[in-house]
Amino acid sequence: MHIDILTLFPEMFEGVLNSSILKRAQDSGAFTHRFINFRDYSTNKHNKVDDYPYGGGAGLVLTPQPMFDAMESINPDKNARVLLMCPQGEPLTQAKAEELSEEEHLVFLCGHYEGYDERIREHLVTDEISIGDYVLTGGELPAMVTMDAVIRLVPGVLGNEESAPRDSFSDGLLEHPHYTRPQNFRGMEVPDVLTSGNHAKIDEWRRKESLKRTTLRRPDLLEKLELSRGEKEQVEKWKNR
Ligand SMILES: C[S@@+](CC[C@H](N)C(=O)[O-])C[C@H]1O[C@@H](n2cnc3c(N)ncnc32)[C@H](O)[C@@H]1O
Repeated sequence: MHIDILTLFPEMFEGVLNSSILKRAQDSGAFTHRFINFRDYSTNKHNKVDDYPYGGGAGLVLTPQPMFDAMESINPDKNARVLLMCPQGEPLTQAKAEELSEEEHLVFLCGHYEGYDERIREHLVTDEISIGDYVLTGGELPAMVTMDAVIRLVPGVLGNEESAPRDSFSDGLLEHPHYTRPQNFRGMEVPDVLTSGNHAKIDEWRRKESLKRTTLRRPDLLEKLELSRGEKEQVEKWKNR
């Protein structure tokens, strides 16, 4: 996968891309990336990239020219996904991250200030992504969040011990609780089933705990799931407690 990142602040990405699993993923060739500072493409004599909004109002708006020229310099082929970071966009979900992890070329557009000239949104972009219902100062953190969620799903990036398929949201549920050594910590015991060696029972316990956790914390997720009759009855009991 190749990722182009259009940003005014490439230095913000340093720590995230050069640490831990994302660093390892780059070293192994799972993805490459390039920064394009669209200020370098500004034809304004002071390299300005923003201007006052037509109609008045507070804040500055990113002008179309630097972004359009920067995109033309990349010249992405028609299959590239061009992702505009935007609080008004489609909420980032695990399903969206899975979809994007199958792409060969992603382009991130990171805004700043009051927002973008609408023509950027209308003519350069394939997807608008929001990382939540709150407003940040710029699109760099949302781009890093999206990149992290996507890259860890690229085949080969996670080792066996870090595998993604059981993570929360992958099967529509929150993940079950985890325990590790010691079996007894300050009098707090690990549930017996997990040390029983009975894998069928362990899977059953994990499914039930996932379902319980999802019912209690994120009942909205259950609406999209097909549950067995027994599971539905169990869910109703937890809800009515
Ligand atoms: C201050 S925000 C602009 C918000 C805009 N005026 C609005 O109300 O929708 C500046 C930039 O930060 C990024 N941004 C802020 N919050 C975001 C979020 N929740 N998800 C994705 N991008 C966000 C976008 O790139 C946005 O253009």
